[in-house]
Amino acid sequence: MRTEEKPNGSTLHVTVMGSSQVGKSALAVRYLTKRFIGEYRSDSDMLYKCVLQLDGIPQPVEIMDTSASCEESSDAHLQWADAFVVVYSITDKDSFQWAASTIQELQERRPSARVLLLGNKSDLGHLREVEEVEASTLALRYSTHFSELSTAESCEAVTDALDAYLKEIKIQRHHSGLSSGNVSPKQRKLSVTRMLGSLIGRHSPPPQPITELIVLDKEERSKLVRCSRQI
Ligand SMILES: Nc1nc2c(ncn2[C@@H]2O[C@H](COP(=O)(O)OP(=O)(O)OP(=O)(O)O)[C@@H](O)[C@H]2O)c(=O)[nH]1
Repeated sequence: MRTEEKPNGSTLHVTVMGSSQVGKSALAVRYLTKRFIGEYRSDSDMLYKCVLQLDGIPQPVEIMDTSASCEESSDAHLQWADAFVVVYSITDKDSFQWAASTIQELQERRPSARVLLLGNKSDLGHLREVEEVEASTLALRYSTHFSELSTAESCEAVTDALDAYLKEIKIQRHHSGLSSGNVSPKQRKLSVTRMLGSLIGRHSPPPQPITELIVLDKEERSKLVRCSRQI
């Protein structure tokens, strides 16, 4: 960021949701670091704080990568987010059913929130269990955005889908004057450097846009507890 550029407006809060093993962590890390992480396991929610360039304007963004092992979404989570990215795997019909019921729940509990439905793992077409038309029909029914993509194969597709979505959320929020709730997290010690080491490899350069990584364990999840170390 050039020194004269100031972050524009308040922070955009994005929650990435989806059932187990659909590629939520891979997607979030791909978007923020441009790298694909083959294996990454966690039973905690992760919160990434970063400043993204949207149309050349710095925009503070917080992305919560929810863990499928955590319990059902709390009200705090639903109120915290401005935007919801719901991920399923095209190779897993159950994950699509999970996505469909989550979108329905979001419509009931956060009717003004915009949702992005992503069908991940499009590189595994030979294992496909969810047809693209099923997902686009669902998206049409609930007026959500929809893309099929492969986090593994296309960084560009991930960037295009999420950039376009975040730009729209930003505009929508500007027009409606809406913003996410102010959930005030408390501080907790954690080796962020070590966490990122497990994400991107110990000898890789640090990812540019992430300024802070926050781990939310099961007990503290609803309070959005944050760790204090800056990267
Ligand atoms: N072939 C393929 N595999 C992918 C893709 N995206 C993620 N994966 C793999 O899918 C598996 C699960 O990815 P994760 O990112 O850990 O999935 P998750 O949804 O965060 O999983 P939970 O931690 O269980 O909630 C890993 O083995 C990834 O390498 C993709 O686009 N194509």
